[in-house]
Amino acid sequence: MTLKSFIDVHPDSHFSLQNLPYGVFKPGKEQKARIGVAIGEYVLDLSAIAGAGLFNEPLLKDSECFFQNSLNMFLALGRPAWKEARATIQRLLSADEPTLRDNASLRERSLFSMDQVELLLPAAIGDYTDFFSSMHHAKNCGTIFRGPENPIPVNWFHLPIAYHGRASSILLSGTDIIRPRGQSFPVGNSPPYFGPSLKLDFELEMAAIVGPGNELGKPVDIDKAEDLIFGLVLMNDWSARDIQAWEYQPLGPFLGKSFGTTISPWIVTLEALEPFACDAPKQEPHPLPYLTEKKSKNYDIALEVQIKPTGHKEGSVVTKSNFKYLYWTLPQQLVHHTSNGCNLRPGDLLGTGTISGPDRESLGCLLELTWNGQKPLSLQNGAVRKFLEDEDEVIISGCCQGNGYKVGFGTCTGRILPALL
Ligand SMILES: O=C(O)/C=C/C(=O)CC(=O)CC(=O)O
Ligand SMILES: [Ca+2]
Ligand SMILES: [Mg+2]
Repeated sequence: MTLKSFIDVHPDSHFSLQNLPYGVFKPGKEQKARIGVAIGEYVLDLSAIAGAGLFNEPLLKDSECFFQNSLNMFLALGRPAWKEARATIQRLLSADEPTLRDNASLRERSLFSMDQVELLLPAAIGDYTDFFSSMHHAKNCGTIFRGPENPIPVNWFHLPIAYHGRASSILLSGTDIIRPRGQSFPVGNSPPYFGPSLKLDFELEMAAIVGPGNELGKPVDIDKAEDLIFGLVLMNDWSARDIQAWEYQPLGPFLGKSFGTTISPWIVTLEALEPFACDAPKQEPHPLPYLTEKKSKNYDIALEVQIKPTGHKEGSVVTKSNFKYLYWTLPQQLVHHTSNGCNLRPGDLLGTGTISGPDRESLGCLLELTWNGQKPLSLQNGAVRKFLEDEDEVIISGCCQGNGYKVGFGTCTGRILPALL
């Protein structure tokens, strides 16, 4: 039987009673930020629910975690507290539970129309790391940047490669991106070019939000890694391919990536994603013991990217991919990150890397879709793109299809503004 809420939730809504993703919002400009859960077209204010004494189970009864302006304190509590919160919220919102349903004053204080609130970043993100976990993306980028002989480096199959990203420029969905300026390849005997990037790209990614974290010097065991992950968001790792290709040899991504990374506002929990778990791709060669999982698991999350040029009423779909294509799993990424003793903290963001699938239609960035600009892409209304142009909006969406309901992420959007003069 489908779980039903007393709040009307359209079957196409990403925010069903089965989902209940967490975010941070302000009901009005002058009001304090608070923690909420999305349900249909509403946001349930958890500070109002906690203030009414309705988190009355042992782990959350006396907690201040829902009176904060970020999710970090709740993230630090770990999975037993997350499960307790989910059970309470799901019960309070269900059709046959009168506590909230029949209390008009509490409904008034705790339920806000989503289109009236201001959404904020859900967590204070101290550190951000971006992995490189799609084999298809690794192969395509390797071929484009380094040639077709050995496109995937030998270490790639033994460890989840990553680079340390820049937490200061993580942006909430809807924030404009200023086209970066930078250096790129010299032409002939001329000095390197410095100016607006001519190869601005999106990268279709998802990212894990870290829960309790680990102590410095204490690597995480592979069997315990899942318990350190709270949930997932959509992510766009904006990338300037010309700046990147010139600067990153031999040390890896720097200014070609650090001008902005956009995430979606709602964190979908691993509990909500569990019904959509599926087998991860077979790993050959077998990973080393510290990376060997009892069962390697991915999630069936359909992902889509649209580009919407200025003046177009609708976006054009440029790719359809799926989280399930990732080679390295979330627990493997987290375990490898801590394997040298590095500590993760609540709210840290671990990007999966660009999620490209096996087909032409499932490539996760324009670098691959247009083969570095050599094969321009046709959009609706006659528009053509090699890379992103000023005023283009990029819209990423992601969703799991249940039986009569959806567990979705909403969208992760950003529009390109012209470079500064
Ligand atoms: O060097 C390459 O082949 C490409 C590297 C990246 O663009 C880094 C990156 O952001 C990884 C990813 O998104 O999968
Ligand atoms: Ca990336
Ligand atoms: Mg970026």
